Amino acid sequence: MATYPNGLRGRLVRPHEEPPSGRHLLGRVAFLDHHRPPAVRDGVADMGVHLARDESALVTEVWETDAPPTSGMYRDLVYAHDGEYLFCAGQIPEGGSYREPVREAYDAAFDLISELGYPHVIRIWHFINDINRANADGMEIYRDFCLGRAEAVDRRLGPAGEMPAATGIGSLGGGISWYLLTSRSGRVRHLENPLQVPAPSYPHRYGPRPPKFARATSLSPPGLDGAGDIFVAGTASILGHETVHEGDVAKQCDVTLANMAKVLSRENLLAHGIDDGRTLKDLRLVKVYLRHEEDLEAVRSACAEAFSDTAEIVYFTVDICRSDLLVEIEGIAPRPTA
Ligand SMILES: O=C(O)C1=C[C@@H](O)[C@H](O)C=C1
Ligand SMILES: CC(=O)C(=O)O
Repeated sequence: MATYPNGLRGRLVRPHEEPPSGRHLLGRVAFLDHHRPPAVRDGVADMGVHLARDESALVTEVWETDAPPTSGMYRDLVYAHDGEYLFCAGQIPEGGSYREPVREAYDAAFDLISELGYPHVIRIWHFINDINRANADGMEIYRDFCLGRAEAVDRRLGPAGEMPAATGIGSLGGGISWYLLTSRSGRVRHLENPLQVPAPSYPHRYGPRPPKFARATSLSPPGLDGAGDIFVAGTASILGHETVHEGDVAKQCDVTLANMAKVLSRENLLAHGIDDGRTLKDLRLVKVYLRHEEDLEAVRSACAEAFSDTAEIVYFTVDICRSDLLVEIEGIAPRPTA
């Protein structure tokens, strides 16, 4: 049984399921067969991401907290905050080049975070339509996105500025949809994986500016020394900085799962000064992204064996940030009860 000492909890709600009750809805992200612009809907900060190819993939991710939130619009962003946590979501329209609009979107998010006073960024998700296609200048859209993000992070946090666990994955439309969670007073620690080169240190062969994200981020409420929830970034079959097992989805799953297990391991948490350890069986709110629908059975079978049978797992068939990657997985490991 997991606990949520932080008071922040994410849940996946299927169509026709009872929405969560008894707690406050900080933010809502619906994974749909179309995109829905960020707005306050029924009093909830809300956005729809075009990620579902059919009804079976329709699901809504809700973020619940213990305190009633205040929601609103800030420039083009929708947000809600409850005194300890901030949810913020935005959408960058389809365009010929994303470098500048991504920089502006990150600037707006950093301004909002600063104005409301929630400085500790916990986790960011980006869903990028046509992620592997070339933009109007012939640059792969994912690299174009990374360029704008790196410039914004450099300017706001400095070249060594630490960014949290993230996901940067394809979508089925709607330009770039993104959302993030930040904390006012929680302790946030960004973790790396010894089996992988930190993404910000990737060589230039992957693009003019590297991705800016950590392999995982631990969030502890004030006063808790150990790790609270551990947010694991989108993880794939990359060792060092190279993709391994091109063309072999089963082996890419194995390496992906081994990377996730390593970043959660006691050995790795201790190396980051955290006296704790988690396993794949602790993960919940697992999102699995696969490039080809025909790989679903193989990926499902690997995930069924790796994760707990109580883990909520959703599968999306979308492009992945490197064209030689066939699968990517993310999840959250809540602090286990004693
Ligand atoms: O660019 C990112 O933020 C990112 C890309 C993928 O490596 C994976 O989704 C994790 C993060
Ligand atoms: C998943 C991925 O692309 C990365 O770790 O860089």
